[in-house]
Amino acid sequence: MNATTDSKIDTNVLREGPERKRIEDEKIAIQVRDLKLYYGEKRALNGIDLPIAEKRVTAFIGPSGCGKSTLLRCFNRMNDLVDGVRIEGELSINGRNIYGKDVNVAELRRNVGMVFQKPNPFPKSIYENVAYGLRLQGINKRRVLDEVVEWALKGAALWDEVKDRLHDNALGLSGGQQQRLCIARAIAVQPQVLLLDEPASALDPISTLKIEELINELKNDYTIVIVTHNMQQAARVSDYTAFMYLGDMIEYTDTDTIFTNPSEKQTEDYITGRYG
Ligand SMILES: Nc1ncnc2c1ncn2[C@@H]1O[C@H](COP(=O)(O)OP(=O)(O)OP(=O)(O)O)[C@@H](O)[C@H]1O
Repeated sequence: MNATTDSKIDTNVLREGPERKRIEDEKIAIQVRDLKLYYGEKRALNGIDLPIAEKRVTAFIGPSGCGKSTLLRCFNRMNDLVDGVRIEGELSINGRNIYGKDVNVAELRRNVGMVFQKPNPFPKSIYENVAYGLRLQGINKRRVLDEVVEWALKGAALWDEVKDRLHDNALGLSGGQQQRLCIARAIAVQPQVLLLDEPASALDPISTLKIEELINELKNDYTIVIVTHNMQQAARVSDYTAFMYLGDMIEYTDTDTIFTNPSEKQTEDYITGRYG
Protein backbone atom coordinates (compact mmCIF):
# COMPACT_ATOMS: atom_id res chain seq x y z
CA MET A 1 0.00 0.00 0.00
CA ASN A 2 1.47 3.32 -0.97
CA ALA A 3 1.16 5.98 1.65
CA THR A 4 1.43 8.92 -0.67
CA THR A 5 -0.32 8.06 -3.90
CA ASP A 6 -3.61 6.58 -2.75
CA SER A 7 -5.26 9.95 -2.34
CA LYS A 8 -8.51 8.91 -4.00
CA ILE A 9 -10.76 7.66 -1.25
CA ASP A 10 -12.88 4.63 -1.88
CA THR A 11 -15.98 5.68 -0.01
CA ASN A 12 -17.11 2.05 0.18
CA VAL A 13 -14.67 1.63 3.01
CA LEU A 14 -16.54 4.27 5.00
CA ARG A 15 -19.20 3.19 7.39
CA GLU A 16 -22.69 2.84 6.00
CA GLY A 17 -25.99 3.79 7.55
CA PRO A 18 -27.77 7.02 8.28
CA GLU A 19 -26.14 7.51 11.67
CA ARG A 20 -23.04 9.64 11.56
CA LYS A 21 -20.96 9.87 14.67
CA ARG A 22 -21.06 13.18 16.49
CA ILE A 23 -18.35 14.20 18.90
CA GLU A 24 -21.03 15.94 20.99
CA ASP A 25 -22.52 12.51 21.77
CA GLU A 26 -19.26 10.95 22.88
CA LYS A 27 -17.61 10.58 26.24
CA ILE A 28 -14.46 12.70 25.98
CA ALA A 29 -11.25 11.01 27.10
CA ILE A 30 -8.75 13.70 26.11
CA GLN A 31 -9.39 17.41 25.97
CA VAL A 32 -6.92 19.73 24.28
CA ARG A 33 -7.42 23.46 24.83
CA ASP A 34 -5.49 26.23 23.12
CA LEU A 35 -2.36 24.09 23.02
CA LYS A 36 0.72 25.84 21.71
CA LEU A 37 4.10 24.18 21.35
CA TYR A 38 7.40 25.91 20.58
CA TYR A 39 10.64 24.28 19.49
CA GLY A 40 12.91 27.09 20.69
CA GLU A 41 11.59 30.21 18.99
CA LYS A 42 9.63 28.32 16.36
CA ARG A 43 5.96 27.64 17.03
CA ALA A 44 4.90 24.20 15.79
CA LEU A 45 1.35 24.10 17.24
CA ASN A 46 -0.72 27.27 17.03
CA GLY A 47 -3.36 26.88 19.71
CA ILE A 48 -5.02 23.51 19.13
CA ASP A 49 -8.49 22.79 20.48
CA LEU A 50 -9.57 19.19 20.23
CA PRO A 51 -11.80 16.80 22.15
CA ILE A 52 -10.92 13.13 21.68
CA ALA A 53 -13.62 10.52 22.18
CA GLU A 54 -13.18 7.58 24.51
CA LYS A 55 -12.86 4.14 22.90
CA ARG A 56 -12.86 5.54 19.42
CA VAL A 57 -10.11 5.88 16.86
CA THR A 58 -9.06 9.43 16.04
CA ALA A 59 -6.74 10.02 13.08
CA PHE A 60 -4.45 12.99 12.50
CA ILE A 61 -3.80 13.68 8.83
CA GLY A 62 -2.04 16.48 7.00
CA PRO A 63 1.06 17.22 4.94
CA SER A 64 4.54 16.52 6.22
CA GLY A 65 5.67 18.93 8.93
CA CYS A 66 2.17 20.15 9.86
CA GLY A 67 2.57 19.02 13.48
CA LYS A 68 0.78 15.66 13.67
CA SER A 69 3.54 13.82 15.52
CA THR A 70 4.28 16.84 17.68
CA LEU A 71 0.66 16.91 18.82
CA LEU A 72 0.58 13.15 19.38
CA ARG A 73 3.75 13.32 21.45
CA CYS A 74 2.12 15.91 23.72
CA PHE A 75 -0.34 13.24 24.91
CA ASN A 76 2.31 11.29 26.83
CA ARG A 77 4.74 14.17 27.30
CA MET A 78 7.30 12.66 24.96
CA ASN A 79 8.16 16.21 23.91
CA ASP A 80 9.56 16.76 27.41
CA LEU A 81 12.58 14.81 26.18
CA VAL A 82 13.33 17.39 23.46
CA ASP A 83 15.56 20.32 24.46
CA GLY A 84 14.05 23.77 24.15
CA VAL A 85 10.41 22.69 23.96
CA ARG A 86 7.87 24.99 25.56
CA ILE A 87 4.18 24.15 25.86
CA GLU A 88 1.26 26.45 26.68
CA GLY A 89 -2.40 25.65 27.06
CA GLU A 90 -4.10 22.64 28.52
CA LEU A 91 -4.20 18.96 27.81
CA SER A 92 -6.33 16.81 30.11
CA ILE A 93 -6.77 13.08 30.10
CA ASN A 94 -9.82 11.89 31.99
CA GLY A 95 -10.21 15.36 33.44
CA ARG A 96 -6.63 15.71 34.72
CA ASN A 97 -4.22 18.26 33.27
CA ILE A 98 -1.21 16.12 32.34
CA TYR A 99 1.05 19.18 32.37
CA GLY A 100 0.10 19.94 35.98
CA LYS A 101 2.85 20.15 38.61
CA ASP A 102 1.89 17.00 40.50
CA VAL A 103 1.86 14.68 37.48
CA ASN A 104 4.01 11.55 37.62
CA VAL A 105 5.28 11.29 34.05
CA ALA A 106 6.25 7.59 34.34
CA GLU A 107 2.72 6.79 35.48
CA LEU A 108 1.29 8.92 32.69
CA ARG A 109 3.30 6.98 30.09
CA ARG A 110 2.08 3.72 31.56
CA ASN A 111 -1.42 4.97 31.06
CA VAL A 112 -0.76 6.35 27.60
CA GLY A 113 1.07 3.74 25.54
CA MET A 114 2.83 4.55 22.30
CA VAL A 115 3.79 2.62 19.18
CA PHE A 116 6.20 4.20 16.72
CA GLN A 117 6.57 4.17 12.96
CA LYS A 118 9.50 1.80 13.04
CA PRO A 119 8.99 -1.32 15.14
CA ASN A 120 11.41 -1.07 18.07
CA PRO A 121 11.41 -4.35 20.00
CA PHE A 122 14.10 -4.75 22.64
CA PRO A 123 16.87 -7.23 21.82
CA LYS A 124 15.29 -9.71 24.20
CA SER A 125 12.96 -12.66 23.85
CA ILE A 126 9.41 -12.23 22.60
CA TYR A 127 8.21 -13.11 26.10
CA GLU A 128 10.47 -10.59 27.83
CA ASN A 129 9.46 -7.83 25.44
CA VAL A 130 5.84 -8.21 26.47
CA ALA A 131 6.66 -8.77 30.16
CA TYR A 132 8.96 -5.73 30.26
CA GLY A 133 6.47 -3.14 31.51
CA LEU A 134 5.15 -5.51 34.16
CA ARG A 135 8.62 -6.27 35.43
CA LEU A 136 9.22 -2.50 35.67
CA GLN A 137 6.21 -2.40 37.95
CA GLY A 138 7.82 -5.09 40.12
CA ILE A 139 5.60 -7.91 38.87
CA ASN A 140 7.78 -11.01 38.57
CA LYS A 141 5.46 -13.90 39.41
CA ARG A 142 5.78 -16.39 36.60
CA ARG A 143 2.11 -17.32 36.57
CA VAL A 144 0.99 -13.69 36.35
CA LEU A 145 3.52 -12.90 33.66
CA ASP A 146 2.59 -16.00 31.65
CA GLU A 147 -1.05 -15.00 31.72
CA VAL A 148 -0.46 -11.40 30.73
CA VAL A 149 2.01 -12.30 27.98
CA GLU A 150 -0.51 -14.69 26.44
CA TRP A 151 -3.36 -12.21 26.82
CA ALA A 152 -1.40 -9.33 25.27
CA LEU A 153 -0.08 -11.43 22.39
CA LYS A 154 -3.60 -12.66 21.69
CA GLY A 155 -4.84 -9.07 21.89
CA ALA A 156 -2.22 -8.06 19.35
CA ALA A 157 -3.18 -10.96 17.07
CA LEU A 158 0.29 -12.47 17.31
CA TRP A 159 -0.14 -15.37 19.72
CA ASP A 160 -0.74 -18.09 17.15
CA GLU A 161 2.36 -17.13 15.22
CA VAL A 162 4.71 -17.05 18.22
CA LYS A 163 3.31 -19.31 20.93
CA ASP A 164 5.89 -21.99 20.18
CA ARG A 165 8.83 -19.60 20.12
CA LEU A 166 8.19 -17.24 23.01
CA HIS A 167 11.80 -17.45 24.15
CA ASP A 168 13.30 -16.69 20.77
CA ASN A 169 14.80 -13.28 20.17
CA ALA A 170 12.19 -10.75 19.07
CA LEU A 171 14.57 -9.38 16.47
CA GLY A 172 14.04 -12.59 14.50
CA LEU A 173 10.40 -11.69 13.81
CA SER A 174 9.27 -10.10 10.55
CA GLY A 175 8.63 -6.34 10.50
CA GLY A 176 4.87 -6.81 10.73
CA GLN A 177 5.22 -9.29 13.59
CA GLN A 178 7.62 -6.93 15.37
CA GLN A 179 5.08 -4.14 15.10
CA ARG A 180 2.34 -6.35 16.54
CA LEU A 181 4.78 -7.31 19.30
CA CYS A 182 5.27 -3.61 20.06
CA ILE A 183 1.49 -3.27 20.28
CA ALA A 184 1.39 -6.30 22.62
CA ARG A 185 4.12 -4.68 24.73
CA ALA A 186 2.11 -1.45 24.85
CA ILE A 187 -1.17 -3.11 25.86
CA ALA A 188 0.41 -5.51 28.40
CA VAL A 189 0.39 -2.75 31.02
CA GLN A 190 -3.27 -2.01 30.19
CA PRO A 191 -3.05 1.66 29.26
CA GLN A 192 -6.21 3.67 28.69
CA VAL A 193 -4.89 5.43 25.64
CA LEU A 194 -2.87 4.05 22.75
CA LEU A 195 -0.92 6.43 20.53
CA LEU A 196 0.08 5.08 17.13
CA ASP A 197 2.54 7.15 15.11
CA GLU A 198 2.30 5.84 11.54
CA PRO A 199 2.31 2.26 12.85
CA ALA A 200 2.00 0.62 9.44
CA SER A 201 4.11 2.87 7.25
CA ALA A 202 7.07 0.47 7.28
CA LEU A 203 4.92 -2.61 6.63
CA ASP A 204 3.77 -4.58 3.59
CA PRO A 205 0.05 -4.55 2.65
CA ILE A 206 -0.78 -7.82 4.43
CA SER A 207 0.84 -6.75 7.68
CA THR A 208 -0.82 -3.35 7.27
CA LEU A 209 -4.20 -5.02 7.00
CA LYS A 210 -3.51 -7.03 10.14
CA ILE A 211 -2.60 -3.89 12.03
CA GLU A 212 -5.77 -2.18 10.79
CA GLU A 213 -7.93 -5.15 11.86
CA LEU A 214 -6.19 -5.07 15.18
CA ILE A 215 -6.91 -1.35 15.65
CA ASN A 216 -10.56 -2.10 15.00
CA GLU A 217 -10.52 -4.74 17.74
CA LEU A 218 -8.52 -2.67 20.20
CA LYS A 219 -10.88 0.27 20.11
CA ASN A 220 -13.36 -1.76 22.16
CA ASP A 221 -11.00 -1.30 25.07
CA TYR A 222 -8.76 1.65 24.32
CA THR A 223 -8.92 5.23 23.18
CA ILE A 224 -6.72 5.25 20.09
CA VAL A 225 -5.06 8.18 18.36
CA ILE A 226 -3.27 7.45 15.11
CA VAL A 227 -1.06 9.57 12.88
CA THR A 228 -1.13 8.40 9.29
CA HIS A 229 -0.10 9.62 5.88
CA ASN A 230 -2.30 7.03 4.31
CA MET A 231 -5.74 8.49 3.81
CA GLN A 232 -7.31 5.19 2.84
CA GLN A 233 -6.11 3.96 6.18
CA ALA A 234 -7.53 6.95 8.05
CA ALA A 235 -10.84 6.36 6.27
CA ARG A 236 -10.79 2.64 7.09
CA VAL A 237 -9.78 2.70 10.73
CA SER A 238 -10.86 5.96 12.29
CA ASP A 239 -14.11 7.31 13.67
CA TYR A 240 -12.93 10.92 13.78
CA THR A 241 -10.32 12.68 11.70
CA ALA A 242 -8.41 15.88 12.28
CA PHE A 243 -6.80 17.62 9.32
CA MET A 244 -3.81 19.76 10.28
CA TYR A 245 -1.87 22.28 8.26
CA LEU A 246 1.19 24.28 9.35
CA GLY A 247 0.50 23.82 13.05
CA ASP A 248 -3.21 24.64 12.81
CA MET A 249 -6.17 22.32 13.23
CA ILE A 250 -8.05 23.12 10.04
CA GLU A 251 -10.96 20.72 10.36
CA TYR A 252 -12.02 18.08 12.84
CA THR A 253 -15.11 15.98 12.47
CA ASP A 254 -16.34 12.44 11.94
CA THR A 255 -14.30 10.54 9.38
CA ASP A 256 -17.18 9.96 6.98
CA THR A 257 -17.86 13.68 6.71
CA ILE A 258 -14.25 14.73 6.36
CA PHE A 259 -13.72 12.37 3.43
CA THR A 260 -17.04 12.85 1.69
CA ASN A 261 -18.07 16.38 2.50
CA PRO A 262 -15.31 18.44 4.11
CA SER A 263 -16.24 22.01 4.94
CA GLU A 264 -12.80 23.52 4.37
CA LYS A 265 -11.27 23.87 0.93
CA GLN A 266 -7.80 23.09 2.32
CA THR A 267 -9.09 19.76 3.60
CA GLU A 268 -10.68 18.94 0.29
CA ASP A 269 -7.52 19.86 -1.62
CA TYR A 270 -5.47 17.61 0.63
CA ILE A 271 -7.72 14.57 0.56
CA THR A 272 -8.15 14.78 -3.17
CA GLY A 273 -4.38 14.91 -3.60
CA ARG A 274 -4.12 18.49 -4.81
CA TYR A 275 -1.31 19.16 -2.38
CA GLY A 276 0.61 17.44 0.34
N1 LIG B 1 12.83 18.04 17.70
C1 LIG B 1 12.49 19.08 16.94
N2 LIG B 1 13.18 20.22 16.97
C2 LIG B 1 12.85 21.29 16.20
N3 LIG B 1 11.80 21.30 15.35
C3 LIG B 1 11.07 20.18 15.26
C4 LIG B 1 11.37 19.00 16.04
N4 LIG B 1 10.45 18.05 15.72
C5 LIG B 1 9.64 18.60 14.80
N5 LIG B 1 9.99 19.86 14.53
C6 LIG B 1 9.33 20.78 13.59
O1 LIG B 1 7.97 20.94 13.97
C7 LIG B 1 7.12 20.94 12.84
C8 LIG B 1 6.11 19.80 12.96
O2 LIG B 1 6.81 18.55 12.86
P1 LIG B 1 6.09 17.16 13.06
O3 LIG B 1 7.13 16.10 13.01
O4 LIG B 1 5.22 17.22 14.23
O5 LIG B 1 5.19 17.12 11.75
P2 LIG B 1 4.39 15.91 11.10
O6 LIG B 1 3.11 16.48 10.61
O7 LIG B 1 4.31 14.78 12.07
O8 LIG B 1 5.34 15.54 9.88
P3 LIG B 1 5.60 14.14 9.14
O9 LIG B 1 4.30 13.78 8.53
O10 LIG B 1 6.65 14.48 8.13
O11 LIG B 1 6.08 13.16 10.18
C9 LIG B 1 8.02 20.82 11.61
O12 LIG B 1 8.27 22.11 11.13
C10 LIG B 1 9.27 20.20 12.19
O13 LIG B 1 10.41 20.58 11.45
